[in-house]
Amino acid sequence: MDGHALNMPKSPRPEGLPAPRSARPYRRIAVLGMGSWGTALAAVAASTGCAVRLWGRRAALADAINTQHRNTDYLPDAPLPEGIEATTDLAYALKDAEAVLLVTPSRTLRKMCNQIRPHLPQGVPLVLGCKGIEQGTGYLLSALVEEELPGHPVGALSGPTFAKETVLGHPSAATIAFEFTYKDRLTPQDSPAARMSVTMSSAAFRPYISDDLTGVEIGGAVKNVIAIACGMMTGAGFAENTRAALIARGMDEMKFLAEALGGRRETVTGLSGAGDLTLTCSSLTSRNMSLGHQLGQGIPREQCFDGKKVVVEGEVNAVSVVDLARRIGVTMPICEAVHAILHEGADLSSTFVALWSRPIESEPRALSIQLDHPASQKERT
Ligand SMILES: NC(=O)C1=CN([C@@H]2O[C@H](COP(=O)(O)OP(=O)(O)OC[C@H]3O[C@@H](n4cnc5c(N)ncnc54)[C@H](OP(=O)(O)O)[C@@H]3O)[C@@H](O)[C@H]2O)C=CC1
Ligand SMILES: O=C(CO)COP(=O)(O)O
Repeated sequence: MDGHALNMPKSPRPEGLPAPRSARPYRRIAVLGMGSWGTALAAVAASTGCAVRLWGRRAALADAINTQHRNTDYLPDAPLPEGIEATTDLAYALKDAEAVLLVTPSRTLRKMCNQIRPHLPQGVPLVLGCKGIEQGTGYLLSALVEEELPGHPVGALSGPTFAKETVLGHPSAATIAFEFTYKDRLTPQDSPAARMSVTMSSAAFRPYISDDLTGVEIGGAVKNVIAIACGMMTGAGFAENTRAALIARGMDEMKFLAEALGGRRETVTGLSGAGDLTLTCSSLTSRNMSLGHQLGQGIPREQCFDGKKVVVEGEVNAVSVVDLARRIGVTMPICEAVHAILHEGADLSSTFVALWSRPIESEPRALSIQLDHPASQKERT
């Protein structure tokens, strides 16, 4: 058999056609972004036998990766496998690549697309490793990439995966989503979702395949905002009940946004939604949870992370998520609360008190019941 054995998802298929069983892995991979997640994904791909070119903008770090086989700045404790070549030359990184992983912070993605356009091999699949929604346009990152780089299949790899655990080979799972058609499903050798999944499948890294790119992307973008809320609450001294409530209600916000944009609710209950939400909202390893925690303890924003610049996607994405939700009429009270505290100077405790005293609603939302909350009525009288 050519490539790894592969069981495709059980989805309706025209009668009489054989189930696809195999897919050809990509063998030459470019990973753009030499930070923690780009390096971890490069390590996963290299561990399956791929030749990986890992691009970043700092020559000293590229040299350290090539000579010491460690990312000395971002993941100093993790030895990297053979097969990763770090470079600062974009044209070289992309030359002959069969698949490209985009793993710089979401706010740099449009610029990144412009930089890579002249060097991209024709039709090469582009896989998002970053998580977010673009500010201003409200575009999912896949839509941004499709606009800037037409003619390439665009997908996302997303799930509950801390880079520092993935790179050390702790068993991890993620979802690889591309929108694909029946035709794609029936020609597995050519489907980017299938090919990318076998490419990234190792003893420790287990990708699942999805065709709900919207649902997967919404999970990755919204979970970071909810993780900031969880961090704020724990930092402010609230306990586990509060965190669990935020996770469950945060998932409801995710579901509604995903569905309003054409994604599926069940995707939100999978790895890229519930899985990543649970991980990110449960550990101070998460930069999003950690930022919230420090703010909840009363540490001023500029002193968080000891004043170091750290990528916190939920901070910028609180703006884009809330803007998008307002534009399309989806109510996201937890994201609104985080947005108000981070970007409108709202007081943390009174914002959370107000969140808990909102009108009483039904669960699920579909029943559309709203009752005045006694606490908020008392405030009015
Ligand atoms: N870390 C994790 O566990 C996971 C992260 N992600 C997502 O991956 C994305 C990247 O995060 P992560 O790798 O963790 O972040 P890091 O902070 O570890 O690394 C960021 C990387 O992006 C580079 N970068 C920053 N700004 C620019 C720019 N303007 N142009 C080009 N490169 C730039 C940095 O380069 P330099 O060093 O030169 O500043 C660095 O290589 C985020 O969207 C994050 O949500 C997803 C899953 C897991
Ligand atoms: O996305 C992540 C894990 O899946 C990483 O989360 P943080 O960016 O909050 O560290």
